[in-house]
Amino acid sequence: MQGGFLEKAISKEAAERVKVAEAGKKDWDEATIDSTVKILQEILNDRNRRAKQDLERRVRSGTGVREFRGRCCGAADEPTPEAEQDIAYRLIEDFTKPSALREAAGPIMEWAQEIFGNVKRKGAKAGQSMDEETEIQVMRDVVKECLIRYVVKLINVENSESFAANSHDAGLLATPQGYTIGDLESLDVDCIKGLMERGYGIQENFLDADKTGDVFRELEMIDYDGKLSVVQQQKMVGHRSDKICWVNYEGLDREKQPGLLELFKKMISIPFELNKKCNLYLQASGSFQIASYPPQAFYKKHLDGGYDAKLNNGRKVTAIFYANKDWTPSEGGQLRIYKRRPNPYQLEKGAEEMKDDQVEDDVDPTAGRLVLFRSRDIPHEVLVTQRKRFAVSLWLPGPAGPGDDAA
Ligand SMILES: O=C(O)CCC(=O)C(=O)O
Ligand SMILES: [Fe+2]
Repeated sequence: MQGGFLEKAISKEAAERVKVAEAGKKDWDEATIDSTVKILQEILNDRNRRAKQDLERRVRSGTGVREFRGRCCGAADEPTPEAEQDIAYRLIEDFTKPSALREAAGPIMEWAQEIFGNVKRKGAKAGQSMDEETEIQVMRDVVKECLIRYVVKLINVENSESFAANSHDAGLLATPQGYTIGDLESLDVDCIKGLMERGYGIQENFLDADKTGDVFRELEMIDYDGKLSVVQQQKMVGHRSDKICWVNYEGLDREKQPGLLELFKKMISIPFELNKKCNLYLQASGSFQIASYPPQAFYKKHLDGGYDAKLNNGRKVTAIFYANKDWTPSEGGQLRIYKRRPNPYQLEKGAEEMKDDQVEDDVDPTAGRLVLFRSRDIPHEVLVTQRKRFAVSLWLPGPAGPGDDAA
């Protein structure tokens, strides 16, 4: 372990406190581990706990893709009693306490050092060198990313093990037995059947008109308050031009956001209901994306997930709710759904490979409408909208395989 690496990966003040191993020495003595744990804690809590919020979003949504750069407008600083009951919250606290970080310190820092070495080598090859300040920033970012990914991995392993053990407190898995808030009868038979067979289902009046009206006004307020921001990277490549933020149930204002409160509660129940009725092995999620598409905005054709290592971000089902009153087709902004791509499990069962994607449906983002689709199988896009358009999305993670061979 190179001493310089660690020292540069943290703030100057912290560096002074840290006595790291000699350059080149790979041994992890107690003192080095102690100081490393301090650094990791500092990174988790830095800048109003940004890294911890990032970690939470990835755990809840089962994804670590770049799209998750949006500003989170809902994170509470101190845990509420509900948060303490929450399994994701408990797992994150468990895996980031000092004793857990002690175990993880070695692998994380060695991983980070390797990545940083590669970054530097690539830069040198291209004739670029970093100044001291940039180098420190890059190291910090690399350590942070490795820390988050490592903890997400540990949590996922824990979660699937408790599921395999058939535990009722099965980590983040949406076990219907564990759901006590409602009756798990929010989805129509046709919507579920559509999701299972052609890969998508649509349901009208998922929320009644009054509550949907509340949702619309609350979304307008979030937008008006400047809480939404563009996904810079994706805007730069011309892939999408909406503005987003991430909000979770605990982050809602009970007085001022009754519509979203009702909507989130109902959407959170979706994986529990689907697991009860179709064995998709979905995980629970409480991390919502709120998106606003200003006039002329769009989101080009894409998949929300995938099967191979590169594309598999954990997402299995996408759920989107719209609150836009009296939408007419001439206003554009449709969710264009392409025909389901036969996945590896269907191909194994003899399904035919599809050469080109074919348009299957253009869905107006009409108030009260819920759309569910298979994140790994359904290519989709948002057509250019002429009028401001809101969407509330929830991604339900789940393993590839179970329920995927249905046709
Ligand atoms: O807003 C929609 O209808 C779809 C948005 C979308 O595809 C996404 O956010 O991944
Ligand atoms: Fe999408």
